[in-house]
Amino acid sequence: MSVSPGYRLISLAPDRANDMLDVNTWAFTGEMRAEDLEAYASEIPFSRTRAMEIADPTLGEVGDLAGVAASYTYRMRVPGGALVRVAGLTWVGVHPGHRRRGLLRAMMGDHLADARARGEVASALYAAETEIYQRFGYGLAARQMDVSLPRGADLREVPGADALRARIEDASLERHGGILADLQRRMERPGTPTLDDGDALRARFADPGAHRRDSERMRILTIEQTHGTPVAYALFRRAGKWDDDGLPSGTVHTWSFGAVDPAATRRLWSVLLDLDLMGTVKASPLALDDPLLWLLKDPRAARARVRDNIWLRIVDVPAALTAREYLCPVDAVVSVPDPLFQDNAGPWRVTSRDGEGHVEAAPGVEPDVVIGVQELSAAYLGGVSLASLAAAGLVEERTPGAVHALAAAFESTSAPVCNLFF
Ligand SMILES: CC(=O)SCCNC(=O)CCNC(=O)[C@H](O)C(C)(C)COP(=O)(O)OP(=O)(O)OC[C@H]1O[C@@H](n2cnc3c(N)ncnc32)[C@H](O)[C@@H]1OP(=O)(O)O
Repeated sequence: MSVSPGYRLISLAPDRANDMLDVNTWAFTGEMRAEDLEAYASEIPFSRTRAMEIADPTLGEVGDLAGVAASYTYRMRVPGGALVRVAGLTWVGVHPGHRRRGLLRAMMGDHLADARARGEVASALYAAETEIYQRFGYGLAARQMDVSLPRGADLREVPGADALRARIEDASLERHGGILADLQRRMERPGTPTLDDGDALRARFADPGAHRRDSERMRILTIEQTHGTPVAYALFRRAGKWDDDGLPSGTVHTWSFGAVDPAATRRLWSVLLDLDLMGTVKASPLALDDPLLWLLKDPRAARARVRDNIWLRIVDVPAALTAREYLCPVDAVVSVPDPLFQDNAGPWRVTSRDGEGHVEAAPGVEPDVVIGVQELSAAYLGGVSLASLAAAGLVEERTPGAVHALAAAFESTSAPVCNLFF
């Protein structure tokens, strides 16, 4: 990996939080209010934060930061239930005065090599602009639905739901950190990240005023069984509003929620859909097959918008393919061209008889299918069919029928979604 001349890549220490936030304010535009600095700084994972420092006085003040990037460490659920280690890339920003000189490219090379060295099988991110990261091998692995529902939308009954207790409180790391970590660990949908890491968990509860806009501070709804075991949560805010006729028409926003069983799901939404003075509930991010869609008596009441959720980049192909399950028996030789990590290319023989994946190097064997690392990453969580990528000309079938067989094996019984934005 080469660093653009005149810059040096450094690890960033916590005492430079304000410098980092300054670069991000330049990159993302807007003003960072003095009273928000502490909250933003609490979100930065300093043990994994890198920056591009100016080293040449003709480019600016030597020692000033020109670009930054950081990552959290997660374990992410994959089809079949295994948890794989994933780096969650975030905070990427280059000062507009230093853009298009290769700073991002250098930081991406560093990030992906670092993730691999740490034993993470993939890097995941939310893209500010979707074209940026595909050149580095990221594929769109999950899409999400954001729905807008009228207050009081009727839900079908689920036995046991009404007996569950609901608590509504200010969200706090001390009081709710353990509950979130526990629930994220128990949720089974592919794409769900755990919050075992302290940095990633702390970032959930940072609540800078700028995030609120016209809404209240961050609240949390937790659903628990009568003996106190948590079974669901939603982080949310309400924005109060009165319309011209004096009628209350506030909005509830939820941006992170999860439940471990059907009764918990039903109870969670029955509370969120019935908050006083609200007219609308904006729920995000739903998986494309989220159970809320089936609970609604009037599914048309949900006005939905679909957009990209997480982008994934596998950095260790054999480890990734071994970790997930295969829905039907498969025996195929796959080659995975990867411009950054040549040893990902294989060819790999992927076999599974009982759901469990076996992957072994097959040097010299003609591949049945050629799948670039971007497409393999897109298909990995089971949210994108390899057959649909082949139909778009993005997967090359060398043995007739091989794509169909692989695509069937790569399916997932539930659509992936990452329920935590980072
Ligand atoms: C995971 C996250 O944190 S998402 C947040 C990303 N940050 C932002 O969007 C903030 C605003 N933008 C920026 O800070 C910068 O413009 C960045 C980080 C997007 C790009 O940084 P730069 O240092 O200018 O990128 P760099 O010069 O390394 O470009 C690398 C390649 O990406 C391309 N590229 C960079 N930005 C974009 C973009 N916004 N859209 C499309 N392509 C882009 C470049 O053209 C270049 O292409 P090539 O080398 O294949 O010809």
